[in-house]
Amino acid sequence: MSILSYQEKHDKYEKIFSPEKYMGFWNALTLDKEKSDLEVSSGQRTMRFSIRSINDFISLICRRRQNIKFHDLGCGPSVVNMLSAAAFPQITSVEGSDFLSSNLDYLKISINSEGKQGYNYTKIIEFINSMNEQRGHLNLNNYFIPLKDKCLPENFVKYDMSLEDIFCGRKMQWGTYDVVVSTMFLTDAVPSKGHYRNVLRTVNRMLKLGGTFCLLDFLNQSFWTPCIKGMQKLSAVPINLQFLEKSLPATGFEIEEMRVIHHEENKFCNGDKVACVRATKAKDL
Ligand SMILES: C[S@@+](CC[C@H](N)C(=O)[O-])C[C@H]1O[C@@H](n2cnc3c(N)ncnc32)[C@H](O)[C@@H]1O
Repeated sequence: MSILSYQEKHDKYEKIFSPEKYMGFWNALTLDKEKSDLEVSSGQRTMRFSIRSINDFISLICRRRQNIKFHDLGCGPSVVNMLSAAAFPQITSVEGSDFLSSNLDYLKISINSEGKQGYNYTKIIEFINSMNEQRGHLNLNNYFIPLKDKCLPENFVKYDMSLEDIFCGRKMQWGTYDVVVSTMFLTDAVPSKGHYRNVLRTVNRMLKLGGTFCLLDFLNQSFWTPCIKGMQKLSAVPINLQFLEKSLPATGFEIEEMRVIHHEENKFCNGDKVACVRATKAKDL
């Protein structure tokens, strides 16, 4: 099977990427063992690692701050990170962004229907709840209420990571975010390591001084096999830990914590590890 080059993939993405299939992939990989497709079940640990890391990260930040403005960069069609964030009373504004209108439309459907249309988040919510002692005020049925409150329709931003001006001229409130997260996304979204660093610079500009960035990404992957129509492979930028250890400080961040898990099998991407980094904006660039 051929691997689509970055440009081919970028130009065709809206046609080949299916939000429904991608979310089915989450279901299979994370929580629902019965529905789990054997072919991709090896990713289960990775998805759990992602949910748990983001939740731990948000818990930590919420112990230190109030009135938190939260952005999920490259959210895709998933409200997983946003659901986790919105359930914390300290987080008062939740945003998400991606370059595909179909993803953002799918997100809106999921939020407006409280997960009854689009993806059924029940299992994910159960998993998030099982990790968190602060959720006495919420139960499975009202998890979407704070999300709808904190995430207004204009909080979905369409933008393209690979461009210099990723927000495409949109008036951005630079320096106002307390938290930016980005999961399983950047190596897939940009054409080169140089572009990857540009995105880190953009995140630096978005954050307040002392604001926090949580980056979760695949290491050493050169292609990605998402649940897309036709199961084509898509090129990705291969990065390693040394790249992150150099690039984050060079773009104004201090690394606070780094966690890594290894893949047992590489069925859904060819990377061998997933890294999760918590970094603080230490200086303006
Ligand atoms: C693997 S999904 C990750 C989604 C989500 N963060 C998660 O953890 O499930 C990768 C996402 O990257 C987005 N993407 C790919 N290229 C992009 C680009 N140039 N700009 C913005 N988003 C892009 C796709 O639309 C897709 O939703």
